[in-house]
Amino acid sequence: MDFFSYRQQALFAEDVAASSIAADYGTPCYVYSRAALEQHWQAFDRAFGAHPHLICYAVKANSNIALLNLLARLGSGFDIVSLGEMQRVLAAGGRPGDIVFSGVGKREDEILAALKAGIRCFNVEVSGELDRINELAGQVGVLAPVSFRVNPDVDAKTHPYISTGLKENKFGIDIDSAIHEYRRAAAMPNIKVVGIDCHIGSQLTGLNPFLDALDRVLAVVDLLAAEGIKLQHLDLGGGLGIRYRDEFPPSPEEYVAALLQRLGGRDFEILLEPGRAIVGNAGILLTKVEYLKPTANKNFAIVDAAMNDLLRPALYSAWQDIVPAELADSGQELEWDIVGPVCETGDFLGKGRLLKLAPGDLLAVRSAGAYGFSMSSNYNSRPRAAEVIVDGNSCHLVRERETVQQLWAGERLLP
Ligand SMILES: Cc1ncc(COP(=O)(O)O)c(C=O)c1O
Ligand SMILES: N[C@@H](CCCC[NH3+])C(=O)O
Repeated sequence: MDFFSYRQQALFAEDVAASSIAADYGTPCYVYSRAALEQHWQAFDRAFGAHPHLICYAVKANSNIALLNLLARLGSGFDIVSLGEMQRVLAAGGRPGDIVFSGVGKREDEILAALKAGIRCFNVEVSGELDRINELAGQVGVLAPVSFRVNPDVDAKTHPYISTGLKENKFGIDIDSAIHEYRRAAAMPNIKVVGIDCHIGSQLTGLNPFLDALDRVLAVVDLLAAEGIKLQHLDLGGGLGIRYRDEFPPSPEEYVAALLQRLGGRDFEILLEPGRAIVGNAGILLTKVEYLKPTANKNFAIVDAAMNDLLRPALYSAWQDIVPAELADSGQELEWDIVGPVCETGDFLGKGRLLKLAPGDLLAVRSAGAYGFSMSSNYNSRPRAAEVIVDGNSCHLVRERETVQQLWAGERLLP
């Protein structure tokens, strides 16, 4: 299979047939490439050269433990947004000191657990969170490392549901109030101010919004320095886009070079939180055609994957490439709507795709490594798909397909 390529250009030498994966693990099945995953992470890491940096992979994009473990082995840090994600990272061998904790609504138990684990820092998103962390750190008897996520009011020019850096979005602290919050933090007994952070959105395909945000963050950093509040790191979040269709986002090398240039001589450690750009094009969703249903108006190909497995097309009208997973030359080329078995009209993986199809054919939905399995659900009581990692010419099951019994574990009848 050659579906795992950075920006869908380079090819990888994976040598495992889709039909053998389907026979061994069933479909639908998420298939990830170790080589692609590692190459994408290393592209960010190497782009910094000698400049101090830490690539904190955004766990929400794909939280499979084997995948997190491969990144931990490379030396990755991790950006988490919940206790569940922290526990996954620790189970995968991630170092607590390389974890940054983002998220708009951190609960007390989550903050306590992160303080006890000794994470690298909290990205504080709301004023009350600072007070809560200070109080809990006092109870535990530690100094809590804190960075503020500022909202720079920059238009990321992406889908409105995944744009996070505008004043009207719920994320981060208004950049104009940031100085006030830093002053408060600097005066608190159990807080250590270590950094500044922003994240303006996801699937950004141009450099300018990132650079505008950086300029605004740097203006705050300079004001803080003038007051004697010196920061150790600057975290620019994630958001670098990938090629799904005809987008040409900057490469990690271009992106990092532009950031470093904009930093001038400032020698802060830079943190990034990329998710999609590392794992998006390192994964596909393998699915089988169950039935063909040509009608007077449309041709439907009903496959065994559905919106519960891959929500992006239904949620954002996202376009993901769908290609035959093996060279099958059956039938006539027609336009097909590729739909799942779920009882929703929005349950489609792609519309109007020109394909030659026959029942039993295997299809690959490309660019499915990010926000694929991690956003999957059990809607319609469908067990979640298996996940496998292809490593050279071997294939490893890294998460079994759920059983139907697992779906109702914990449910109870009334007495
Ligand atoms: C705080 C934060 N960091 C990092 C990411 C990762 O974003 P992406 O997958 O677009 O790189 C997100 C998601 O948008 C996020 O909310
Ligand atoms: N889930 C989104 C990205 C959200 C990013 C999280 N802040 C997607 O599939 O594109």
